[in-house]
Amino acid sequence: MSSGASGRPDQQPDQYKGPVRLRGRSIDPSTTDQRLLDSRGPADWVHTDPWRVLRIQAEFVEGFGQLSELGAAVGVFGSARTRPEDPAYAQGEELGRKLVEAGFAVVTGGGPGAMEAANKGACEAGGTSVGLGIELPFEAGLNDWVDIGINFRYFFVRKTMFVKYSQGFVVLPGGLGTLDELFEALTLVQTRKVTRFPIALLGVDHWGGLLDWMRGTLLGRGTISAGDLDMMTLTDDVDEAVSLMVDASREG
Ligand SMILES: C/C(=C\CNc1ncnc2c1ncn2[C@@H]1O[C@H](COP(=O)(O)O)[C@@H](O)[C@H]1O)CO
Repeated sequence: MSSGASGRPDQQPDQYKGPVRLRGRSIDPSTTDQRLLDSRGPADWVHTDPWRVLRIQAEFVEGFGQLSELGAAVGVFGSARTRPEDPAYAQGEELGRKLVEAGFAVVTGGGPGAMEAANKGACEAGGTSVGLGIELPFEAGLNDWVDIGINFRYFFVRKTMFVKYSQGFVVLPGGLGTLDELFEALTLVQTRKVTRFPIALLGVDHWGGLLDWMRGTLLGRGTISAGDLDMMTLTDDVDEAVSLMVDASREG
């Protein structure tokens, strides 16, 4: 109750809403709980950007909360379309297994194809097999070999998780999604947003032409530096890719 020395007449008791104190005509006759539970108004607000910001925040909170104690991890990218009979699938399994044997958790996009292969290898080797899935217009779901799975609505939140919790990347043959992930990693290193990421391209046949073009056209025209090409190691040898990750994690 307030009746201060300034002579303000008696009025209703002060109202507190968290850190806010309200008096007089500013007092709200309803409580926060009432407004939450009684509201039956239009639901347009769920489609507004401020509300989306909260969903985005929630996705970051879930991701950070789930992955913060993952330990050393390597991200594996590669085609969603790689069939189990494709030699790249067996290579993905071998990679997943050997990364686990080297002490890493394996983080993939959690989808089919090369992602499934790497998760399978990691899981069968008794390691931590992570899938960072993405909501897509068609139902895809996490593959059966993912032990820790998070399905993201937002691509950029998922990408943050890949980059934050992986100490390096191995890139199996892939298409547009794989190229997007590879070039994001390269750009982050080039712009020093992250200081070092070892990046192994597995599959000389698949990736050789891209590197030739980058060397010939991009470096030739001066749109990249020679050092930018040194960020990637091209190999067919799974052991070499794993050693690259191990050496970098010892140095780092
Ligand atoms: C195409 C099909 C399913 C797609 N499901 C995916 N689930 C999770 N992550 C995916 C999916 N598709 C692409 N990705 C990400 O991009 C990379 C592969 O893309 P690409 O275009 O196939 O090279 C991969 O590393 C994922 O992170 C049904 O077959």
